[in-house]
Amino acid sequence: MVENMTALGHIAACQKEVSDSVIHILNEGRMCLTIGGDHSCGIGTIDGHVKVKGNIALLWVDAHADLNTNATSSTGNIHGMPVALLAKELSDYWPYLPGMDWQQPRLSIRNIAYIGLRDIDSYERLVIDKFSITAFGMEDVERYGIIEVTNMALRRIDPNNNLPLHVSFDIDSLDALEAPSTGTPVRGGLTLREGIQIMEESYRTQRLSAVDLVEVNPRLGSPSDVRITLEAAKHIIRAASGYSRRGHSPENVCDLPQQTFPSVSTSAHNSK
Ligand SMILES: NC(=[NH2+])NCCC[C@H](N)C(=O)O
Repeated sequence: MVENMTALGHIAACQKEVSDSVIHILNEGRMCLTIGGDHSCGIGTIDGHVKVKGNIALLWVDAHADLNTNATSSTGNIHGMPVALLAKELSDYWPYLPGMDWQQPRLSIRNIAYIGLRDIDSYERLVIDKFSITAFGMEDVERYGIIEVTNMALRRIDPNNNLPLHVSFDIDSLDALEAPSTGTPVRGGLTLREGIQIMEESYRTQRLSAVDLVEVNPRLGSPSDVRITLEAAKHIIRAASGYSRRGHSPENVCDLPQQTFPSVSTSAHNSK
């Protein structure tokens, strides 16, 4: 048994299936949307994405860095560890993990960027600094604005603009007032509009090939909390699918339906 990793056996088996499903969908040339579940889902989705596309760029949109190992985590929750499991540079910091042989850390830290951070554990801070991980916290969003932050992040993780893009979106990146039904809410977060803008910018790259929307938990909070959180999640997913807030004209149509005025002989007015 591995110390300080709750439900490792269950998560390992489940994430193997998630990875296989992502591989199947991407191999059919489709974009892959995964709805969590907690953020341990990212272990499977990103593993599958990397297995199909090789090198990818990853935007991790989250209040938390999810960068603990079992040796640094204060909770033992695996949803606080996925990025550390995925990063090549951190592979030596893990013990052997039974059931996880299918997953090799294949992603370079150079291709990972965070947006929305505001609740970072001390060892996570150490890792971010030690490996110079691209990390935009809420203070950067305030300083530069979300569109600039998103584009700076994209340029850092994909300087040549040619990598397939994965956005792993934790609903707790949004302010707790915008998305209350989640396990580890943190105030002072992104507005829903900023979350939508991250997705719109990501979609605009034309290389967005996989999206995770995780940590929505309808068992938490009041019915109104649940409704607000689900609505927020739907807006994020719509933006990731190319929905534009400017609206969309109907396809292959360039005019409104023409309507003809009834001719005089058939009109009710003249028929008596
Ligand atoms: N996916 C999440 N909600 N992660 C929260 C992680 C919280 C804390 N840093 C931990 O490691 O347990």
